[in-house]
Amino acid sequence: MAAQLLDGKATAAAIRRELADRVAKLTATTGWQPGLGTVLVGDDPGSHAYVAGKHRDCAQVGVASLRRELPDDATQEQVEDIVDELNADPACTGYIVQLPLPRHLDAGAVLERMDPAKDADGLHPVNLGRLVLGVEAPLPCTPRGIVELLRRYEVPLAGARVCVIGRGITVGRPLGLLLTRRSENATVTLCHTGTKGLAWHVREADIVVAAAGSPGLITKDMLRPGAAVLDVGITRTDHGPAGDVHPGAATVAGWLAPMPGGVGPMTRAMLLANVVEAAERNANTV
Ligand SMILES: Nc1nc2c(c(=O)[nH]1)N[C@@H](CN(C=O)c1ccc(C(=O)N[C@@H](CCC(=O)O)C(=O)O)cc1)CN2
Repeated sequence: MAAQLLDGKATAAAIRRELADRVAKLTATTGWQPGLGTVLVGDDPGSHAYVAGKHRDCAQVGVASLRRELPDDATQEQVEDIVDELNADPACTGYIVQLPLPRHLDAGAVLERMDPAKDADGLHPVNLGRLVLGVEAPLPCTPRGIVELLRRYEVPLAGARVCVIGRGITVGRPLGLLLTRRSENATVTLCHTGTKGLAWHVREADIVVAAAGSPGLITKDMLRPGAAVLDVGITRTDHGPAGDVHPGAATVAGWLAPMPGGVGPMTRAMLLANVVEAAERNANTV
């Protein structure tokens, strides 16, 4: 039997409608409009497409857009000047620095310079630290999107064995922290390029999250029948974007979040959720 689709596109559209109602209410009661800033450096086509998508989403839910762009050869100082400017701009509720930055830039220093209260991506060291401590903070968008997608499709998480493949800061590392909170109560194995016996770890899992950036890495023979499989990998190939999960996996999995149409749209929706929540928090503190 084919896997049930974890439809991130439809779920994200539903979340945007919910957020649009909240923004309308907030703007009507306070007269403020939340604003999302984006900092985009360089000419990576994927990054340009993602940032454009984020601003289309803003327009749909009534969030103002603040777009900042720099060329590929921008200096660390130029990027940090924009960070300082957005930190100080009252029209900017929250913002993101689109990753990856060009290799000559120090992404860690840029993220650290952001005001943690305006970190719409939950990637500032203070906010990642809060996640470790279990203190409320904006959550990284892709991990939050994965948990929200599983929740809305009622995929059981409590006690589930989850195998996450990939240890990057935008997905794998924070996802392990999120899923092991008491509210989720999953048991996580975090695999990476140094993992021995990857297939064994995958086969043990009730839920598999593939975020390695290695096309077709997860094949149907590696999966426990009925497992939920979420494809987060995107690799540009001559034949178009490829995910980490081989298409044949759909015949063994119980649920499947494909690429495209699964986790990616949820990432964008969770960014808006982080901005709207920050705006609501601000409204309640003045
Ligand atoms: N500052 C950040 N940088 C990056 C993040 C992030 O969360 N914050 N994540 C990714 C890129 N990303 C958002 O920024 C992102 C990636 C993919 C999608 C998406 O909708 N993907 C589509 C497929 C699109 C394609 O073909 O490329 C899908 O899965 O349906 C949205 C957002 C790295 N950088």
